Amino acid sequence: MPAPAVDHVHALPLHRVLGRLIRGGPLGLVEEAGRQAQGAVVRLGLGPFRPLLLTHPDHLQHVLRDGAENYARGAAMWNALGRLTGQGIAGEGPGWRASRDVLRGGMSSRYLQRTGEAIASSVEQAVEELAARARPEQPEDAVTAMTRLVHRIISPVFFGSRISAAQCDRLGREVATALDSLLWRMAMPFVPHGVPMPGDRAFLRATRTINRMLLPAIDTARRQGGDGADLMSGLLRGRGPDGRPLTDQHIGQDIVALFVAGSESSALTLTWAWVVLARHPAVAAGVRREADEVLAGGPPRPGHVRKLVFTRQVMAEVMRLYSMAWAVPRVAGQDDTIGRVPVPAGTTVVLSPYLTHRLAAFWPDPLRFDPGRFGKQAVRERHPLAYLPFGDGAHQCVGQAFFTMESVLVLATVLSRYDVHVTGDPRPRLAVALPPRGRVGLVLTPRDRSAQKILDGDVENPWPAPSPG
Ligand code: HEM
Repeated sequence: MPAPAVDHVHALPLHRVLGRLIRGGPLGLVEEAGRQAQGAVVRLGLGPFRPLLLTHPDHLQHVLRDGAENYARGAAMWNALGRLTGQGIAGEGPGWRASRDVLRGGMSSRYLQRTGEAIASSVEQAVEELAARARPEQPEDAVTAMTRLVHRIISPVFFGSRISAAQCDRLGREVATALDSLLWRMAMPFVPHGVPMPGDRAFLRATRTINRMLLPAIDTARRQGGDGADLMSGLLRGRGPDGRPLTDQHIGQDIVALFVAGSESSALTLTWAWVVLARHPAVAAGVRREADEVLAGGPPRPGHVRKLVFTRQVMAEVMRLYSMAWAVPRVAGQDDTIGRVPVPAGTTVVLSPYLTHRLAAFWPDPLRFDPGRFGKQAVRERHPLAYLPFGDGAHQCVGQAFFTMESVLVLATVLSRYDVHVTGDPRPRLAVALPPRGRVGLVLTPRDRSAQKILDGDVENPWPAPSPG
């Protein structure tokens, strides 16, 4: 679809923003803005803050690829986050470049080939721990269960054996607390840092605990020679823009940034995968069939990922509909034009993969779950920026290959061994990512090979037809 010919921006003034907020909540507001604009540029009237919402793939291509040098991070929201994640991988400029070089290499396909066996073995252990907890008499909260599972798998990748599983859980909790306590500052970025705000104390407490846990681990890694394959060792070998080693503070904040970027998004995406499979038993049956063929009753292996073609398509479709990156902000450095809309220097543009993934012109019947959309031919024929759950351009996710391996092996391992029961009525809720509204329960029982049962649930369809207008 060509970019819509917009001579003027599609405005969503404050009174309509509020009306939609009341009717559909924050996510309803975002969804309706996207539905009405269908790819046109939308100016959101949020009081003094009037960002442009971009969803059309041509516009995303302009911001993330063709004109990327004009669109840095640095949106006010990032300044608040910078108190937690620093100016390394979560920032811009030379500090970001130094971290990015290390982390991209540290999570590259070559690295995954070398460490794939260890990752697959972590997946198997994490799945068995999950099954031991998610029992019929006491369904596990799916988000908690998937968070724990993700921590088991990322902990050796981030820290080697320097941080125990329990410490990794604690670290994850403290990072989540620190992040939550920044929400006020992210929502009101114009308030100076010196002015006290709700959440400040919780933030300080959490960051102190995080430092108490991470700094000794960094010290241990340094004394061990810093030559491990884990990311913390990789960062110890990194060099800053001045050619000197990265400081402990830089490394610690990068690790926190990795948690922020990689832990919750992975856990929530896996949670939605179980919900979706419970709603689509035929798809679940297809994943199990493939797992039986490829794993053949054995443990997961890294080489299986390439062969689990349908499972990868299912995960891709889960990430289309439940794209954790619902808002990716950038700031225009100089005056520009997007479509035919003038973008003065200093304007915040908010890209929304979540909404781009719902544009009917690129995704016919967009709310229908259909892994077939990710067949080779269909992918080739689609606009390259119509699908970007991991972002695109200079800041594209460094954890993409890792998450693909992790998620595909988790689905295949669970379904080859267990029947899964999902309870709850989950619809996504707008937060930093998209957690389910309300509790989702998860029960795993050893697979009943005599029955047809695979995955069942008492979830309701969370995607009612969009309300007109
Ligand atoms: C479902 C899982 C994940 C999703 C949906 C996701 C999504 C994203 C997106 C959209 C971006 C781009 C942000 C931007 O352009 O500003 C990003 C960046 C990033 N992601 Fe992920 N991510 C996931 C998993 C992971 C994992 C597992 C890790 C690490 C182990 C990770 C580490 C990062 C880092 C470090 C960046 C920043 C890269 C940079 O700025 O250069 N992510 N991710």
